[in-house]
Amino acid sequence: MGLLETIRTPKDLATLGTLELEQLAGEIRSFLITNVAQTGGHLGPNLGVVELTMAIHRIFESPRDSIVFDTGHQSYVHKLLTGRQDFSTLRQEGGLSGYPDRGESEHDIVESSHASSSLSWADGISRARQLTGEEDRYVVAVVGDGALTGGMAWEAINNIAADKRRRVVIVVNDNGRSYAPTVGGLADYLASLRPTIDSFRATPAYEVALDRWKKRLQNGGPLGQFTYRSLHAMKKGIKDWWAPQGMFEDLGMKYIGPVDGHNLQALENALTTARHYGGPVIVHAMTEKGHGYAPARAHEDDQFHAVGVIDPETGEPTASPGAQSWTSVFAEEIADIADERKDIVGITGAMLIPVGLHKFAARHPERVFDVGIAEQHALTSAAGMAFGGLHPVVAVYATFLNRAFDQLLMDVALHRAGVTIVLDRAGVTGPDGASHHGMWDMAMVQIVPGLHLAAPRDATRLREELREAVAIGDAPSVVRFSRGSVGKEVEAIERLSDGVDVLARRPEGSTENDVLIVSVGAMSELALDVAARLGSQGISSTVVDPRWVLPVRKSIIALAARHRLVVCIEDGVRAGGVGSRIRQEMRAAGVDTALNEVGLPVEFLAHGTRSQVLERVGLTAQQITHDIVAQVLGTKVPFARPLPGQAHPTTGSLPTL
Ligand SMILES: Cc1ncc(C[n+]2csc(CCOP(=O)(O)OP(=O)(O)O)c2C)c(N)n1
Ligand SMILES: CC(=O)[C@@H](O)[C@H](O)COP(=O)(O)O
Ligand SMILES: [Mg+2]
Repeated sequence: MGLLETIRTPKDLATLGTLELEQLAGEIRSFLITNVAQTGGHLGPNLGVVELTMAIHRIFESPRDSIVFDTGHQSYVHKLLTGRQDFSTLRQEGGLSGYPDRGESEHDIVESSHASSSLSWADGISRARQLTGEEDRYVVAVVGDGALTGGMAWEAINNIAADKRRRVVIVVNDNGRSYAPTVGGLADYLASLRPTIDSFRATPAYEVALDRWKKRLQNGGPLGQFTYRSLHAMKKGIKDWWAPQGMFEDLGMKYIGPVDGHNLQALENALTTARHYGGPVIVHAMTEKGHGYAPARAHEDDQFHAVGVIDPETGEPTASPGAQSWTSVFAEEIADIADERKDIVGITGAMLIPVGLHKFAARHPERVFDVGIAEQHALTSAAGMAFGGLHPVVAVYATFLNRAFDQLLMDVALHRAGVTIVLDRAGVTGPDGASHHGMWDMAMVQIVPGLHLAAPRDATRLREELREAVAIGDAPSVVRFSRGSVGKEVEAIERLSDGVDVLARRPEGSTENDVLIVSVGAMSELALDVAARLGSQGISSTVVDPRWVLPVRKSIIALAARHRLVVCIEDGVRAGGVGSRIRQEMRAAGVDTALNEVGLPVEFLAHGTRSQVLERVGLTAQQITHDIVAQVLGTKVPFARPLPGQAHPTTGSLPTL
């Protein structure tokens, strides 16, 4: 039995000696490599915080002290030390979450994977501790160098630093990268601190001694004052030259570090100093993503930020690459478009490769900007670029657009800026859980005046709609597509004059045209499956793909008027989604056909595979068909016109069609 199995709570760490702690770190590292290789997950980030997490749990007393992880993808070691050592179900339906989860442990606090929020959490928790007479309980926030490029982090630091009594310990986990090396002035600044700086400066005893010495010098007549001024100038010179005056210290935060983030003793010394300091303090730990695992260290792109199932020996994926991904289709097309148009520029929030701007960047490095984890800045900067005559393409995961809604509304749309926002990972994503599903974007953007929203159903339509989007120069255009492999090509049988594609029509000779199925984006195969199932039950249908779901095309409204029921199927929240918008437009046009919004519930959906989550919420052909049949045949809901030969459910008279 190894040491790791003996650790049931962080308290069990207290009895371990130096050699045992080293052994435990090694066991944890082996455990992570062996287990995450089997399930997939954030292997690199967690290998980088083994010693850091152990030291934090030895110096602070979770859950009495609150430990908050920024983004949360690096909390596997924390889970191992807090009683969760079965990683066989990691990120799987019903299994261990890949992020902190209050339902799993009292030691977990922040479940969201959206970066740069941990310091605001720490600010709030520490204010609460002050007001509830528990100011002696510490809040420890573990924040990455990448997350520190997000503006929220600095809003929080402003607030935390303002109150010297706050027992907030900000542990900067500085591995020099988000996925790729972190960009921006802060990153360079942090890196410049890498030369070893001793941490004794932060001890209160040092502060007291220094103050007493300063006063004596200043009061010691002309010689004393001359000596004080000379020494002060020398100290400033040294710091400005050798150890730049910490921006944190300028903000009023005590700074400790940089500390070797893989040296347990050094970490414990720094954290102990921070704990005794009794006020807001930054501990700057220098770590390495993928530390101790050669394949990760060698993987330059992202040092195994997130891996699928891999061979633990080599780090190579065990599964052969599947069908082409949506991201790769976008990556190729945007690079071609950039070749053709010099005004096209790309913007990423520290995710160049994950969002597919890497090919564009390789061909035109001067026209792709990585702004750090700063989606709000990305959108407004894009509005500025558009004002300057460029056409920016901002590529983000759909869920992260949530953070930049006001910038989309009031900087891009209000100024009618020709900015294209490409939302990857739109709809149910799966293993990253509730905060990662791209399920709010369509409901969110449908209230933005003038915005154009496209939801391509396959690779051909993605290429087509992306080109149509970048041709819109006087309004925001959004193109959204799913995570993973692009579906099969679905050809239209007809394209209507306003660009709507008809994918299936009622069977020849059929007299009734019951159901109009509006298929949004990647739902086309599902929609056609529903149509076929309905047909086998005597209910005919028309299936259309709007391609551009906003503004709502007139042909959709005209078709709705000629059907008994409209069913809009979308991979997004149904409340306020595309279906809701079509309903509003139908009503405005005086069309009172019944409409069902079929989509995702307004709920936080736990992790699983994409298909498991879709099944869980009933976004399957079987469930959708069942509901339509029950409705049409069971006449649960009166329709504009009943089936031929069937008495109108409310008037009783037989219809004439
Ligand atoms: C608002 C937001 N944008 C983008 C992401 C995607 N993302 C997940 S982890 C990560 C990099 C985080 O870098 P860092 O904070 O340095 O942590 P590390 O992975 O290096 O430990 C990014 C960009 C996110 N989680 N949240
Ligand atoms: C934590 C985070 O936001 C990302 O690392 C995310 O886990 C990646 O998701 P994909 O696997 O969809 O790229
Ligand atoms: Mg980092």
